[in-house]
Amino acid sequence: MVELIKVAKIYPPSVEALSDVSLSVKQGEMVFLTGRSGAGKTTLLRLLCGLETPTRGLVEIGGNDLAKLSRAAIQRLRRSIGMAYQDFKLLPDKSVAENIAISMEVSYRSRTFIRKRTRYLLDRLDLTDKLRARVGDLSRGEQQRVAIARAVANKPELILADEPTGNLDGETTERVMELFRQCHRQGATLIIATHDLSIFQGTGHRVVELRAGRRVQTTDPDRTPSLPGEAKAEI
Ligand SMILES: Nc1ncnc2c1ncn2[C@@H]1O[C@H](COP(=O)(O)OP(=O)(O)OP(=O)(O)O)[C@@H](O)[C@H]1O
Repeated sequence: MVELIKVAKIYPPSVEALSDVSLSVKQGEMVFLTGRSGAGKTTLLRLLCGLETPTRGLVEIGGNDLAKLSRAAIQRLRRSIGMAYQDFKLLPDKSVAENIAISMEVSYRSRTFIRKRTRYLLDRLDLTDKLRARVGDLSRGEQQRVAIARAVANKPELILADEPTGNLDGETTERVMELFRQCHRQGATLIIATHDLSIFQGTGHRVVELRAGRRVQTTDPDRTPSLPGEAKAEI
């Protein structure tokens, strides 16, 4: 489903956000991408959905080399990818329902499907009473859940989530993870960038760690990777 081969990304003038990163993710796999702040997680996700182009190397999604696709083909491909951005990228003046409907409307889903799916997702994410609320009036944690609902609404084959639980308490984090697990059971491929060890420890899923733009290890999922906060405080 996803193939990166020796990918580098240099932002001008000379920030090497990713260096020689190779990664292969099979269809139906759920992978956690971890690493300290600035390690390159967001950059990697942005490369996968065609929002950035690599400086070197190959990025393939579903067998398509993104560098060879036209702009229109990239747009079409993006419809099969659900992306939950770290900064949400919601439309603040639109309602929760309107924001979630967007990904389904571009795929010409029926009104009935859109209404049912929106209500279902809001129920799963404990946001039922916010259906008609203006997104700009919601808390950060509520906006984060709307962004997640929008990302999964159209049942995409590939779900990319950037720090999806960064603003959430434990119980709400568990709701979000249960929704992701459901998408996974239904066949979606998921890549979740996170600092939150608790959402992948003991899950049995693969954990890929980036450090300063380089892939440093693929852990046994039950081993704790060396992560932010790993340095022991000196007393
Ligand atoms: N548009 C940009 N222009 C210049 N430098 C950038 C740009 N985007 C990211 N960077 C730099 O690239 C590096 C990797 O950033 P990235 O956002 O991918 O890291 P991250 O692992 O997602 O971090 P965080 O956990 O803090 O979100 C950082 O040094 C960052 O400052």
